[in-house]
Amino acid sequence: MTATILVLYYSRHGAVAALADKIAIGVQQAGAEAQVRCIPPLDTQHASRHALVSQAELRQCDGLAFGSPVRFGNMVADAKAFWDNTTSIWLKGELIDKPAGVFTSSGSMHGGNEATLLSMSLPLLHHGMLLTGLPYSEPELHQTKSGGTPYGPTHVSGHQADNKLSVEEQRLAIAFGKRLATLSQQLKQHKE
Ligand SMILES: Cc1cc2nc3c(=O)[nH]c(=O)nc-3n(C[C@H](O)[C@H](O)[C@H](O)COP(=O)(O)O)c2cc1C
Repeated sequence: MTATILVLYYSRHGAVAALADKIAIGVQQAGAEAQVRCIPPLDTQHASRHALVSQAELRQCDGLAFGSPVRFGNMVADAKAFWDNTTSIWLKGELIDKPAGVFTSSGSMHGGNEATLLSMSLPLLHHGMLLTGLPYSEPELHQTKSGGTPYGPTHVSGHQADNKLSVEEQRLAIAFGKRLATLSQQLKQHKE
C-alpha cells in the first residue's frame, strides 16, 4: 500500500510553507502520498494555508516531515505546544519506528537554523521515531551558499524575509521528501 507522509508545519510569513511545498513534491516523486497540514496556531487570528492537522492524521501517518521557523534559536511556541499535547499518542507508542525529519527557515545565515533543527528533533526521538536528514551524496549540500544542512532542509529568508528559495534549497527539500517517502514505503511494505 502507498505510504502517507504527513508534511506538518507552522509558517507565519510563508518561508517554511515554501519548503513544505517542495518536500511534498519529493514525496510524490517517490510514489507516496503527501498530506500537507498546518500546526494549529496559538494566535487564532492567524490564517493557515493548509488544513489544520488532526491527532488522527498524526497517529495514522507512515512518515513525518516537521517544519517550524526559527524563533530565537528554537522552534516556534505553537509547535512546542502541539507536541506537548501528544501525550496520549506517546503513551500508546503510536509513532514508534516511523521515519521522520525536520526542516526550518531562519532570517539570517547563522541565526540558529541548525540548533533549531536539533531541538525540533527531540520530541520526535521521545516518540521513538527514526530520524533522517540529508546525506552528502546530495551535491547541493556542498554547493549551497544559503540553506540546506545534513540535519534537514533549511532556507535563509533574509533581513526583510523576502528571499525566495534558492535552487539548492529547493533541490535539497525535494531530495529530503523523496528520501523520507522511500524509507517510509520500504518500512511499511516490510511490516505488511
Ligand atoms: C519572534 C521572532 C524570532 C526570530 N528569531 C530568529 C532567530 O533567532 N534567528 C533568525 O535567523 N531568524 C529569526 N527570526 C526570523 C524568522 O525565523 C524568519 O523570518 C523565518 O524565515 C520565518 O519563517 P516563516 O516565513 O515561515 O514564518 C525570528 C522571527 C521572529 C518573528
